[in-house]
Amino acid sequence: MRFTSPEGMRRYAALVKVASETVVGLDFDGTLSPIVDDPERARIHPEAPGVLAALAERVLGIAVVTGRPARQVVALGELDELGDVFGERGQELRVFGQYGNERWSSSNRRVIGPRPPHGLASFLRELPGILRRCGAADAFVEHKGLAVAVHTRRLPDSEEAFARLLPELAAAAKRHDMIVEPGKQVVEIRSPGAHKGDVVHGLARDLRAGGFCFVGDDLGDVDAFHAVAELRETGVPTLLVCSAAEEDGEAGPVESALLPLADLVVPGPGGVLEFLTAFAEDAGGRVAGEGPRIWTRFADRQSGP
Ligand SMILES: O=P(O)(O)OC[C@H]1O[C@H](O[C@H]2O[C@H](CO)[C@@H](O)[C@H](O)[C@H]2O)[C@H](O)[C@@H](O)[C@@H]1O
Repeated sequence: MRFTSPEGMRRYAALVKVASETVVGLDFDGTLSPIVDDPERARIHPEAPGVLAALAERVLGIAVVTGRPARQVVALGELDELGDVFGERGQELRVFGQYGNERWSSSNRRVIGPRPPHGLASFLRELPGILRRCGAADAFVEHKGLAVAVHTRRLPDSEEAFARLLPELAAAAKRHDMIVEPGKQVVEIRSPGAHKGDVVHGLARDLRAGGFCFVGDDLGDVDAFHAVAELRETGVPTLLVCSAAEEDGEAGPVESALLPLADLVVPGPGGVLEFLTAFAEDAGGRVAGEGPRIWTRFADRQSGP
């Protein structure tokens, strides 16, 4: 765990002061859930429900903001059960699926979302031919209802297959009035319009957030990071946290897009939970004369500003 600059540390200290007015937005895959080869086998980190329940006592709101379908992330994240915990305390757990196209909350438990984009069915008819032409016939195709994702992770030449597929899928998506959303060894084809940045602005507006923290790990989170930076420009205390897995390497696309915006970099979902725990502790109150406890928690890795 490292703050990227002294300014990042000051932003953390300022956010702690407004924790009770702060909204925390959390990506799912790579942030709350460790990356695994098979997307259907992804599960929330076992410590996440407890950490989120404790954090909810300290902040204004918590939202999971994901590219996954909302119903699926509720299942993989055991968010129905966590929603019960929130509900017993009069809190609300919010989920925004498919980049904000779908929403679910622990208060009503229904997924609200649009119909599939009109180009999806015709795109799907083209897809097998594109995969064959790109030498990626065995790529895993994830049907998401409103979108489709082509995963290269389990192909023997994952990175090369991704590079071959991206332009072909982008061109085909355009022919069907859709866009591509590249991610970690995945290219998603979805409707244009909604993105995670809209979710951030909507949450800040609807909840009248006096602070905003977003934690993400992938290219789909860049819009959210930009939206949080825009909030910061209006004087709202903010913190941007990048969950960086070892597989991301030093100079991958995620690093070049997300890291320059991040205030804090943590090592994967375990690091995210360590950070959220420290934030909840600091938000719970300081010992007189002492700085935020995050400085001492990570003293071996970094000293205060
Ligand atoms: O916005 P997110 O919550 O990060 O969702 C983005 C995509 O995540 C999933 O794929 C990623 O995680 C898989 C499981 O760990 C991994 O196998 C894959 O390589 C990653 O790209 C999910 O399958 C996609 O539908 C989401 O759009």
